[in-house]
Amino acid sequence: MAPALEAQVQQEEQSLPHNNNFYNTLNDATHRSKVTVIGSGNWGSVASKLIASNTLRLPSFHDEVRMWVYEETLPSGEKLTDVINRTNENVKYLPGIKLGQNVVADPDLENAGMEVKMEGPCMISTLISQQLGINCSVLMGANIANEIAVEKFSEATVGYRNNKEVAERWVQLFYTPYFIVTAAQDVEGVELCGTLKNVVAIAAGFVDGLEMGNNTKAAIMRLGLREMKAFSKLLFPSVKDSTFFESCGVADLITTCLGGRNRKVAEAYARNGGKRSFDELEAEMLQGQKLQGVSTASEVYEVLSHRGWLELFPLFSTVHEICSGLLPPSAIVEYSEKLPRSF
Ligand SMILES: NC(=O)C1=CN([C@@H]2O[C@H](COP(=O)(O)OP(=O)(O)OC[C@H]3O[C@@H](n4cnc5c(N)ncnc54)[C@H](O)[C@@H]3O)[C@@H](O)[C@H]2O)C=CC1
Ligand SMILES: O=C(CO)COP(=O)(O)O
Repeated sequence: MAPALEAQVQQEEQSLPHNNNFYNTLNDATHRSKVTVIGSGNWGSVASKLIASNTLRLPSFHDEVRMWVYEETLPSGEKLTDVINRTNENVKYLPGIKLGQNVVADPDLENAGMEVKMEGPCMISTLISQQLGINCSVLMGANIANEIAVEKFSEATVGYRNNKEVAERWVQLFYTPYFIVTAAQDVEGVELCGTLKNVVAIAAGFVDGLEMGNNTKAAIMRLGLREMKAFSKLLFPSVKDSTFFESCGVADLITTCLGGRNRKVAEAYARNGGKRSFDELEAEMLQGQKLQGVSTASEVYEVLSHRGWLELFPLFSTVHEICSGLLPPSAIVEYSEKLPRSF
């Protein structure tokens, strides 16, 4: 399943030489965690900013935060990495925001592969744990990156598997007075909330494009939340109901359906009657930023088809059928007759 979140953060323990000048001021510690942020788009850049403000003050972390950049050449002919390191700004994906002098952009990290299995989503946290042999938590929440970048108040959820201490370290790393992070012991539930809400946001965008109004949009959000919960619990019975009431659940769903990029591009798709493709609209409207909802809807559809669950999830399946041109955008409000009575 495509990543929806993306606290793409990797942590590695490092033994430091006691005589290393750089760390002399932190001379009582022999082990400090070094933080690398994998990804430097809109959210990856904000995550780096948040973390970098905390590593400077927390003695158990190295000051420096490395941020992996998928390298590209800007219209000026300069490499994005060079510009970030010179200006301390991600001029393409988060212009106007200083990341912190201790953020170092680096293009040389090994790429990771992602996989979808038809019988069920292969969770990114599981892949990372398996491939790197590390304990992986996830961070999701009502987090439009540009709003956090300018330090407007928001909340987020760290989903962790079984080690509360690990979760507390993630909370420490991200927590600021304007970014309140709480931990939930439900890694799959938190991750699936962050992923699936993108599909619902596409549906919300269709509703906006069709000018159906707020009641319809609220209905789509409620029905979407219901499918998010049912899908997550069918795949992972351990998923907790309470997770859907955390920031990663209903709050992320609301903000993404109101102010996210998936909503925005889906609105344009519906306004154009489905005549311009999502790829074309994404390129035109997002200037290099990427949508998750369309590909996630396709991956969810594969799982639903394979498991024989299409009829149980009319919203998810209708979103994919609209995105792939099988149905017109207006089908989003015509599917309700297909709704199952209960989950
Ligand atoms: N932007 C936001 O407000 C939020 C985003 N997220 C999630 O964060 C994740 C990353 O999104 P953003 O940071 O917004 O990215 P973005 O959409 O701003 O930028 C796309 C990123 O993908 C990179 N990229 C493009 N092609 C690539 C390739 N072939 N291989 C590797 N990298 C490539 C680009 O260099 C850029 O860093 C997504 O899953 C998104 O749903 C989560 C919360 C908030
Ligand atoms: O995930 C998000 C907010 O939490 C951002 O959503 P968009 O990718 O639709 O902008």
